[in-house]
Amino acid sequence: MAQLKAGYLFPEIARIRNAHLEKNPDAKIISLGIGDTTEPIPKPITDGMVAAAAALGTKEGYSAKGGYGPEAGQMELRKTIAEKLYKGTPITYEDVFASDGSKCDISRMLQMFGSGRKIAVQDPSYPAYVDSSVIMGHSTGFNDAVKQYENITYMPCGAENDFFPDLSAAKSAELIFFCSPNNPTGAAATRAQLTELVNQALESGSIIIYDAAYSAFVGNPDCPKTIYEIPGAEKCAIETCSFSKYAGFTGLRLGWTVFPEALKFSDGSSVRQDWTRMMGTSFNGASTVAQGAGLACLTDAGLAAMGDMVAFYKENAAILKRTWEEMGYKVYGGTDAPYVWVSFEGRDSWEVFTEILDKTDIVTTPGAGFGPAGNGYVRCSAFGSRENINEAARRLKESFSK
Ligand SMILES: Cc1ncc(COP(=O)(O)O)c(CN[C@@H](CCC[C@H](N)C(=O)O)C(=O)O)c1O
Repeated sequence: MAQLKAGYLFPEIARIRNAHLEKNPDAKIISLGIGDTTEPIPKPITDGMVAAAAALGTKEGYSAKGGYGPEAGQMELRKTIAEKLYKGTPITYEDVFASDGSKCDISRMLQMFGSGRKIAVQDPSYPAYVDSSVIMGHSTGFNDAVKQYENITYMPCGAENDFFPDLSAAKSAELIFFCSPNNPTGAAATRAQLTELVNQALESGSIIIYDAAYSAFVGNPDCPKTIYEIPGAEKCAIETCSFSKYAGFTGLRLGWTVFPEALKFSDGSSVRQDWTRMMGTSFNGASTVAQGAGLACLTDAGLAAMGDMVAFYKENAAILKRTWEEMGYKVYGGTDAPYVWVSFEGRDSWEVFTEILDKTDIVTTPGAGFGPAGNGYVRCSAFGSRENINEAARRLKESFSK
């Protein structure tokens, strides 16, 4: 804990937002910062949630699902996730573990792998990867000169490499975090790029921790929605995903992580077996109500409702992307992801973040918060009401046009 250089990014953003509001009590703040869903959970899904909750009030309902559930999740949910989301891949329900969300699984995974592992991350990327790695003892200190934690390999992703990293730096990594569509850049990796990643991991014996939190936003047919579309991935990749951004479950808490049976450590022992032991020992299962809601997400009506929700946020992203482009900025992402990544040509991203907040009462997220290669960019989240997105576009055009 002592090695951590700053507060976790998102509570910092919330703190600055609240301080701004204190200073400007009449400000009508619009948040394009923390990627938190804003639209209500669709009825087909809340119906499932209500039914799961009501069942706990009946004798038969409670005896069926009221007590401590299986730590890997209810069998029906695991089977339905495998059937609906991993059709055509080698993944079976025994490989699927339901949880209270991806962020939580990421920390538990890093605990399971034991301290001192050599870890590689995309730079910039979701801060939980690096911060949880530091907390779990995978780093040996912070290098102020390059703003990087030691023993962690940062793979820069920028406009210069079309936001896909030079993977050779990760050849000696034991764990490679790879998020696609990437948070914060919004870049979705192609089949060819993911094949390169999988082949390198198979060759070097690295384990990929693939974060598919935004795969529902992928529209490009050449970009896989799961790493297991790539041959051999079941031998080298874990995949974590979540209902947070699919169905607005950021507060309800339901995710899952896939540990394929074929994934072995170099001594031949099963990674899935260790995860089973880890979840049995450190986790008491996702909530019964959340799992009931998750099942409702995977009905035809639930899947359609999630599709509509994702499409709504993608339209928000398109509005933001168009706005910044019309203002003369270079903009990335925002097509296969709910994040728009705006280039400010090498300016300090915290300065730009502050200027945007002061001039427009809009909260964004400074790119440097996601890693040193994020400096010079600002992330805008498309999670918001359409009214707020349109108002934000108006304010930005008014105050930030070049
Ligand atoms: C790539 C990726 N993987 C996992 C997650 C969290 O998934 P979970 O909700 O735990 O199933 C996220 C959520 N990130 C958001 C919410 C951040 C703020 C939240 N307090 C948090 O720390 O997760 C953001 O970048 O604005 C993500 O981007």
